[in-house]
Formats: sequence, C-alpha cells, structure tokens
Amino acid sequence: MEEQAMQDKRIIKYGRVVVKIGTSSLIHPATGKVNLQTIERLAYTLSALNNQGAQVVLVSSGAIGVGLDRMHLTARPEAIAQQQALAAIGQMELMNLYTQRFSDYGTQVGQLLLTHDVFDYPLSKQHALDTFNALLDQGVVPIVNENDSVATDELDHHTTFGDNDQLSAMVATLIGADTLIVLSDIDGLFDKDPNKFADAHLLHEVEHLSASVIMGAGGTSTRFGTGGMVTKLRAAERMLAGGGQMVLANGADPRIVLRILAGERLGTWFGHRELEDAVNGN
Ligand SMILES: Nc1ncnc2c1ncn2[C@@H]1O[C@H](COP(=O)(O)OP(=O)(O)O)[C@@H](O)[C@H]1O
Ligand SMILES: N[C@@H](CCC(=O)OP(=O)(O)O)C(=O)O
Repeated sequence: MEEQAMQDKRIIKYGRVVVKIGTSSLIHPATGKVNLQTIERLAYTLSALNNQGAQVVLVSSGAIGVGLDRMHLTARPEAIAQQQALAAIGQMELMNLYTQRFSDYGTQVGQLLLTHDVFDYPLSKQHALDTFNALLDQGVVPIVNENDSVATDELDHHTTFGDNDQLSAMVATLIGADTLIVLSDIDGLFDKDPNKFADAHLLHEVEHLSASVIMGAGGTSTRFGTGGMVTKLRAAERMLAGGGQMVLANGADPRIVLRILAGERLGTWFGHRELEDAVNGN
C-alpha cells in the first residue's frame, strides 16, 4: 500500500524553482482587497523552501489590483497611463506586504521589475541573470513583476496589460529552473472553461499542446486576471520547449507548492513523461 503510494508520487527534481501567482489569487474577488492570508502563506511556503536550500523566485502579479484598491476604484481604467499609474502605486504596496511577511520568517527579498526587451538584448539579459544569481546565491528570494509603469512594448497593451505567465516561463528558462509552478484561481487546466461549461473536466497531465487542448483554453472570466488560460499555455509551451516542466494549480492556499514539490499529483502537470521516467529510473 505504502509502496503503491510512493509509486503514485511524482518525483520533481528542483534546485531552482519559479512560482508565479496571479492577481485573481491575490485579490478577494468580492471586495477587491488584498488577500492577506494568501500573501502570508506564500511567504511561509517560499521561506520554508528557501530554508531547505532550494533557490526560489516569486513572480507576482497584483500591482494594478492593489493599486485599484488603494485608489478606491472598482474597475480597471481604460487609459494605459492610468493603469501604469495604478501599477506604480500598487507595486510599492504589494512589496511592502511581501517584505513584512517574508521578514517574519527571516527571509530577505529583492525586487526585479522586468520588461520583455530585457530578454531581447543579450547584454541586458546577461545582467538580469547575474542579478538573479547574486541574489539566489545569497539566499535572497527575488520577487519579479513586469515593469508595468514604463513597459510600452508588451504583448497586447490595448486589451490586456502585460503577461506574467509568459514572463515567469522566461525567467525560469533564464535562470535554469526545471520547474515552474503557476498558481491561479482554478484547480488546473480543464478541457474547456469550467466557468462556462458545467461538464468541463480537469486535465491531470499534458505532454504536448494539441489543438484540442489549445482550443479549450479561454480568456479570463475574473475581474482582476488578465490572460486566462491562453497565456498559461504559452508559458507551458516555453517550459516544454526548454525540457522543463510546469504545474498549474490552485493558489487558494499557496502551501500547495510544498505538496506539489513533495510529489503529490495536484493540478495539471505539463512535462515530458520520458524525463519523469528517467528520473524515476524506469
Ligand atoms: N480551459 C480552461 N481551464 C481552466 N480555466 C480556464 C480555461 N479557459 C479559461 N479559463 C479561465 O482562466 C482563469 C484563470 O486565468 P486568470 O484569470 O488570468 O488568472 P490569473 O490572475 O491567476 O493569471 C480561470 O479562472 C478561468 O475562468
Ligand atoms: N503586471 C500586472 C499583472 C499582469 C498579469 O499577467 O496578471 P495576471 O494574469 O493576474 O497574472 C500587475 O502586477 O498588475
């Protein structure tokens, strides 16, 4: 029985791991206020991993969501400059919260605000990597967001604002992390949008992004999220292309990250089975 349970465990090899959390997990949908319990548990979880010797990077959305709350707004303004101003306000508030909560666990954090063009130029890419390495080698947890207040070249700036799903996969690839864990407000990838289709079912493992998987991925249906499943699949595609893996799971309780890294088969796993077999010695 115990042996069976062991076999059911997924062996996840990780030295460096990137955890991405979306706005819809950080903001209470009903009130628009920050979910303090989520931030607290995230700080606990990542500090626990850090103490175990893992090198962890957090990619956190939420700047605009927190900015909206601080400015007592209920809807995201249309104008890009207004959104960028909200990000400038919210990012500081968000980092204040993270700094406080991580310091409760004795963990130092550092902030990296990136734009996609950092990855386009070899020199800036190298500098970003050097910074990540310097932080991680000193046991600091880098907290990354897109530099929303100045970004002008993002994917589709007129309808969505940036895309931390893909950014998190780009960071994972840059720093050589095998594993990306994406926390969202949903249990994983379903064969169709579960908010629209009652008969949608969870896909536990995805080895390659077939047309039917892609067809089933819709946009966000929450007030605060941006890319929905489409950008998460693009992130998964990047991880698979680099030989890595991604787990998409529900971030309602970020301690789920510890269970995933302990091998529990939670959420949707995107990876190559041969790699898992090789690690398992099959
Ligand atoms: N096939 C699908 N499986 C799961 N969720 C889906 C799917 N298609 C669309 N979605 C939507 O994607 C949302 C998550 O994306 P998003 O709101 O951008 O979250 P986040 O803020 O975590 O990035 C879900 O709440 C769900 O409504
Ligand atoms: N950079 C933006 C969020 C961009 C983004 O990808 O949002 P989400 O879909 O909630 O992960 C912010 O901090 O508000």
